[in-house]
Amino acid sequence: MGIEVVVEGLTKSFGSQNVWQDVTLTLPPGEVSVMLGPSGTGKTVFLKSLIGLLKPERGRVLVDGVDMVGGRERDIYEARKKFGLMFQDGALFGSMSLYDNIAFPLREHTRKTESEIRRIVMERIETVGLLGDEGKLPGEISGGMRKRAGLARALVLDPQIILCDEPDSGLDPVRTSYLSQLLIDLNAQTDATMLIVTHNLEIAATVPDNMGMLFRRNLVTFGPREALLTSEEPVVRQFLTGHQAGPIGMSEEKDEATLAEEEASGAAAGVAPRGIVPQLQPSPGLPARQAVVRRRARLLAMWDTFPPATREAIGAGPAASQGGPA
Ligand SMILES: Nc1ncnc2c1ncn2[C@@H]1O[C@H](COP(=O)(O)OP(=O)(O)OP(=O)(O)O)[C@@H](O)[C@H]1O
Repeated sequence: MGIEVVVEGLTKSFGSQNVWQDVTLTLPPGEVSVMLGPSGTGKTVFLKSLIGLLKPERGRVLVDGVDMVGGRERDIYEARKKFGLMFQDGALFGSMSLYDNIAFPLREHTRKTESEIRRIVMERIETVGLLGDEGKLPGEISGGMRKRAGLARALVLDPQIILCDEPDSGLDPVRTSYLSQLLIDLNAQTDATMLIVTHNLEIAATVPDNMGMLFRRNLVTFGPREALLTSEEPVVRQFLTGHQAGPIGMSEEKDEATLAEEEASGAAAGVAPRGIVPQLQPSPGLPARQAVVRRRARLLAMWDTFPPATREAIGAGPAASQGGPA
């Protein structure tokens, strides 16, 4: 089963530039979460901080008892093996075949024999639908295939936590939809805890159990998908509907005068919340997602904290058909 990631009071700056401050959230074990936010709000910095590649100056990231920020380097190195990381561009070695790229973490971090490695690599290649392409170089395949190869490489060490940085960037809508299904199928097969950074509204609406959003150097919100999809919070509503009216401007934030003008004209008031759409289900033949049952118990325990629209969405949404809290 996936493991919980507890983030407490995380603050990160580069020199005098504060990226975000006091970020606190918990990625529930085995659930799929998405982190949203306009460009430059520090989503990639957040992912890198979770695995200890960047060091926030304050706060903790607890993974199985290890603090990825202030813990001992040896413990952090070991804990990092629990993570699988899929980078934006696939981050493949250009001179190696897909097979060798995907085998790389196994050769680097384990003492497995080449025949064991072959079994694992070919299994993962099949999972991401690249069977037959394993001999090709990254330069000989499409961007979407490179991403899937990057995902296969992230999976070879059987990670309990999978982090994906903009898995959809550069993909057409159809490929993005296949990738969304692949992520849900992967969760059903592995029960790993997953965090996906994306700008893609379809992924945001259909894939995760939970969503968070970074804006103006803060975590604006983190909670069940139903809470964000019905949110009245202007910045969340604007982002999830892709409207121009709202606090997000071309260069991250609009100034007060522009916001006041919009308010006076009523432009932002016309933007309705995104509304609930069904969450993707695992493909036929795959096991049910184990996280669904745990999530139901978790939401029930939080029931009194939800506004009516969220309760209704949870009750009427796919959680209900899977035995949700309504
Ligand atoms: N190693 C670094 N040194 C200095 N500044 C950095 C470093 N890495 C990131 N930054 C800065 O931190 C801020 C957040 O960057 P980050 O890449 O995390 O944003 P993002 O939300 O992932 O953006 P996008 O959605 O466009 O990918 C940016 O202003 C960036 O320039």
